[in-house]
Amino acid sequence: METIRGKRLSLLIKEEDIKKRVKELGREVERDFATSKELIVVGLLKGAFIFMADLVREIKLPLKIDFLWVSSYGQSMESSGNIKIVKDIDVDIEGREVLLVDDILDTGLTLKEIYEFLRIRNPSKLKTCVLLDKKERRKVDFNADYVGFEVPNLFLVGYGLDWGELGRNLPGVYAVED
Ligand SMILES: O=P(O)(O)OC[C@H]1O[C@H](OP(=O)(O)OP(=O)(O)O)[C@H](O)[C@@H]1O
Ligand SMILES: Nc1nc2[nH]cnc2c(=O)[nH]1
Repeated sequence: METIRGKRLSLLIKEEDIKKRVKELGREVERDFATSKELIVVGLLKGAFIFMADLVREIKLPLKIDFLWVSSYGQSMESSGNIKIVKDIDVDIEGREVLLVDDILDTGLTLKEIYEFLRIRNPSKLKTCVLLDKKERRKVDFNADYVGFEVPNLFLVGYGLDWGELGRNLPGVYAVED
């Protein structure tokens, strides 16, 4: 039984199921970006680092990677919708085809703001991919183009997602039990 700080974790998505779904997402991205000469894959740190590492290895197209480090002000389990860019991407995306990758879409506040932050730089194509979508929590009108799994309204850890910075290294996705 996995625990973090004495709280029990219950397995929601097994490592093998993530692996299978990431492969499928890779095929979907390949199909939609088939004519791309050089795809730019942008991950949001920190949460996206594991998903992005697995996803890019399933996209058999010429691509470059970059990361945008964003943090939301405040330490609660809830996104505050007050986003700070800790580190911008280094690559110029004007006229380029871009795939924005994150671990989870929850209220939508983070991805909606970052999508707009990149869109105004005029990429020729900008799509979004998330492993997890907690649809019922959405506060703004935003959906990703590629979604791994729709998940219930539970606080999740593992596969890049943290609870107070712990748990990112768990190979599956777990719900923190009450
Ligand atoms: O849809 P939202 O409600 O905005 O929530 C989603 C965001 O929250 C998490 O990031 P977090 O701020 O926990 O930082 P992290 O990436 O370092 O884990 C996650 O990685 C998403 O970026
Ligand atoms: N770790 C973690 N971060 C989140 N950010 C938004 N939703 C979640 C969640 O369920 N778990």
